[in-house]
Amino acid sequence: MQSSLQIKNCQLYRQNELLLSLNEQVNGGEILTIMGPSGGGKSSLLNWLTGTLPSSFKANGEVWLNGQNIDNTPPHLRHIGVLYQDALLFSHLTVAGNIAFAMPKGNKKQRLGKIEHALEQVGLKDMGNRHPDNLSGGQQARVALLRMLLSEPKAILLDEPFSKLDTQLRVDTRELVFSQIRDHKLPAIMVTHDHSDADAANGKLITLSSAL
Ligand SMILES: Nc1ncnc2c1ncn2[C@@H]1O[C@H](COP(=O)(O)OP(=O)(O)OP(=O)(O)O)[C@@H](O)[C@H]1O
Repeated sequence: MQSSLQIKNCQLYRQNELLLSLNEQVNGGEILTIMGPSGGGKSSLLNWLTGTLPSSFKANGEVWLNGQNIDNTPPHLRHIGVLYQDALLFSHLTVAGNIAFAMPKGNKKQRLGKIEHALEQVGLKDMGNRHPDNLSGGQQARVALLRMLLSEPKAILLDEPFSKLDTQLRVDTRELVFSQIRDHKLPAIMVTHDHSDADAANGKLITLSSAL
């Protein structure tokens, strides 16, 4: 079965004010881009999808992942991976420790092997024992990507994940993230303010109307 993330008749409110209405399906390997004014509710929509909407918001509608309704599934069991504009790595853990933290439990040697292989694939060979504070912004972004991917998510949300990277790094990191989404055939939703992100995603673009 093809993987998919479905938003069925979502209406998102903040203190009784309607922020947005959405009815969308994203299939595996596709990236849905959401743009729109600051304060329009984009990040809150992603919070709703992950089951972490603050209580000052209310939402109607349903979330379906791979044909299953997950409205009552707790956040940590939804298997939705998120990348933010900050890498949000744990500074007290090594690079490998950061990635291992999010991985399913299992054979230690196999897990380490997977981490080493993944690091090598993104140009971070032998960096597993480094600490995040000693990495460049671009390297940190790649570690955050690997931590998210190796957690084996069923869908991916991107909340302006490239906005802190400079131009070339932005293009390279974006290509890496998008190619992983396509290779793993995962449904993805990206929130961005940058039209070049939307162009590169090469999928459906939704522009929310102005915030009131
Ligand atoms: N925890 C919260 N409690 C109450 N209101 C909040 C909370 N977080 C955000 N808001 C408000 O809710 C509205 C929607 O915020 P949200 O962050 O979802 O918008 P956004 O479209 O992602 O904006 P941006 O493009 O600036 O990131 C804004 O008016 C914001 O100030």
